Amino acid sequence: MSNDLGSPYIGVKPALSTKATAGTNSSLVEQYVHFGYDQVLLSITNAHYREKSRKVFQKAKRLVDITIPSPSLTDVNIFAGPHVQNTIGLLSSWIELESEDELISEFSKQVMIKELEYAKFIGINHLIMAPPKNLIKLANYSKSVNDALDITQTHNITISISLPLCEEITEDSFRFQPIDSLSTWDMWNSIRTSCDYNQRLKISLAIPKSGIPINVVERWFAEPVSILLMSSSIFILNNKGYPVLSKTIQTLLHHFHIKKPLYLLHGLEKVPEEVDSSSYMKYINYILVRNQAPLNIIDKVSKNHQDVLLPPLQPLATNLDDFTYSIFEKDDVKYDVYGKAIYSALSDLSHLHTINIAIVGAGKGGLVEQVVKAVRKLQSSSNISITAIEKNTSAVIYLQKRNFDDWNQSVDILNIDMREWSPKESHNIIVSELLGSMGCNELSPECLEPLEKYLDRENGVFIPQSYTSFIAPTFSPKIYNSIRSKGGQLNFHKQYVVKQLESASCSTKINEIWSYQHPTIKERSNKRRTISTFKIRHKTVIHGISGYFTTNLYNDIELSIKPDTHTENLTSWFPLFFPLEEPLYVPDDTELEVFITRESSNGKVWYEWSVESFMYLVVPGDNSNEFQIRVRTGMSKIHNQRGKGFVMNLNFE
Ligand SMILES: C[S@@+](CC[C@H](N)C(=O)[O-])C[C@H]1O[C@@H](n2cnc3c(N)ncnc32)[C@H](O)[C@@H]1O
Repeated sequence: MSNDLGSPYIGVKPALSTKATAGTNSSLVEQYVHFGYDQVLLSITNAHYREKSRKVFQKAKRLVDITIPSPSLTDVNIFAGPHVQNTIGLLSSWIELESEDELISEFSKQVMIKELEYAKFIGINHLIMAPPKNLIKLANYSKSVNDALDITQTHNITISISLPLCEEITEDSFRFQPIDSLSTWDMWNSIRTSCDYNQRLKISLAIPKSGIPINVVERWFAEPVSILLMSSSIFILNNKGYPVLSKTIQTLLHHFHIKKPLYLLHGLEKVPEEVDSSSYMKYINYILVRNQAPLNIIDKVSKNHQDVLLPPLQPLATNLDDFTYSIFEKDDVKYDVYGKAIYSALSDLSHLHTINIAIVGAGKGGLVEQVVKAVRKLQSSSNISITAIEKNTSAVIYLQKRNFDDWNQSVDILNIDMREWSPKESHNIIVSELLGSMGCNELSPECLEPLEKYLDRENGVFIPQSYTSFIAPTFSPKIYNSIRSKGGQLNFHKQYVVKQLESASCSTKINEIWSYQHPTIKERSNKRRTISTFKIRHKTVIHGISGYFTTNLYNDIELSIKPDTHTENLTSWFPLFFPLEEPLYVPDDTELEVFITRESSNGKVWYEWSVESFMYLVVPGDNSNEFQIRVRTGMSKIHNQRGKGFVMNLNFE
């Protein structure tokens, strides 16, 4: 039985016998693959090589003296051959790349280079590297990782640093000093930043037995974790003697499964004799295939679009094609909720003798259909007129066909720009869907404003009546890297529509920034500007700002893509992302100010954005008083100044 995500990839680190040779290891890998494992982890070199290198080190007195020999036949654990595609290489952990002693550092670097050269020769494509022993002094270690990435570039080898998910929480750790649950993430972030976000640098994350803070899991989820390291010691034996995992670890595996990591089992040689070691692999398969919940509708629809950057649509400046309209039409939820709002508004106006309804920006008629249905359902005695307005000439042909086939020619279809419409009579219901992921980013305010004069002020309503934009600072190294790989800094001055998977919100709050109402209550320009403040509790990196919207269609009938109030199964909109050209690192307890504006000039509308971070310091004052000062700790440039990267056009292109 399979599920939406398929079977897990499972790997194993065998305990090699003292008689193991590269030759016997080739058959060992083949045997494990035959048992059903996808990958086998083997050290590149063995204990002979360690001993040989140690002797050279002991003889060397000065930096210039040391030359580590290349491994020979008896020093390696892996030969070239077809089994290498199922082999992950482990670089020696007995070296100290982080050492500040020049001789040790040089020795370690030479061993690493010898192993990398051999890994390249045999065709290994994934290597695991041990972490530094010191969390604080990372410069030497980061330089070695950078060198390793450089040396393996020609062979496109992934280098995965093994790291614990967090420092282990023991009773003692609490007693002496507070545990920083993000310390290992912080170390990783420092190394990855030094290596300039190299896309071949990944993480092999070791899952602890217990004490897994949820914010730390969310942080790692957004990182390039290629392997989950699972020691046999994190399993417990149930009363039938089978290994099982705690609920917390099961939830973690279910959560990570969509990232398709390799689940790498190790320490199986230590399990009690009566336990069949293959039951660990079978159990992981069981929980990730049989017990994995199916994807929800939104994840299913976006399965192939997760973290893919899409340019925002410009339905005013360009003409959408049939394919794009057909994607809109797949979202029954949007049309159902609109249908409810239209019916409710129509019922409230049913005492009128005449009811004029317009659908502006009718597209291929999804909302016209909802209006026709509502009118039929209401069976009102009023005279009801329906007008559909659409500027896309090709879509109008489709509307004409539907009018003939489905609506009994009851709809007046006008092929014009709605801003040029001048009806003879006032209208009671004006329905539109000109909303982007931030609400106002498909120019709904500018399109609807000229129509307000045709709304019957006493008995008239716009659907939607209002829409509100929200923002949240976001951690997403993956999106940052995707934008970088497009080449050119201007790409950081555009906004993107992205269904975010590997990202995490940096604050618990999502802030409202501005709203539009139709008809407007008091004359106001469509420009907006705001400074929005967020408390950031845990250290993180801000890669950009995510934008969302909610809309009030009629009375309390709403649609929302704001994560905490998201309309169930609504798939028409993914969030907007405003990137930062330089990621901004912020420590614990930071206050972040996001400055965002909606500007317009010369027939163009655009957003500009920037961020600033602050910390509060407690400083001693007079008379043993203390007071707090707010210190600016970081800031970004203003992005998309005067629309240099991306504008929304008010005119047809
Ligand atoms: C997001 S689509 C919605 C289509 C349809 N109402 C639906 O929900 O299936 C917006 C539509 O508005 C049209 N549109 C945008 N601005 C317009 C304008 N100023 N005048 C007329 N049509 C416009 C676009 O061509 C597009 O068909």
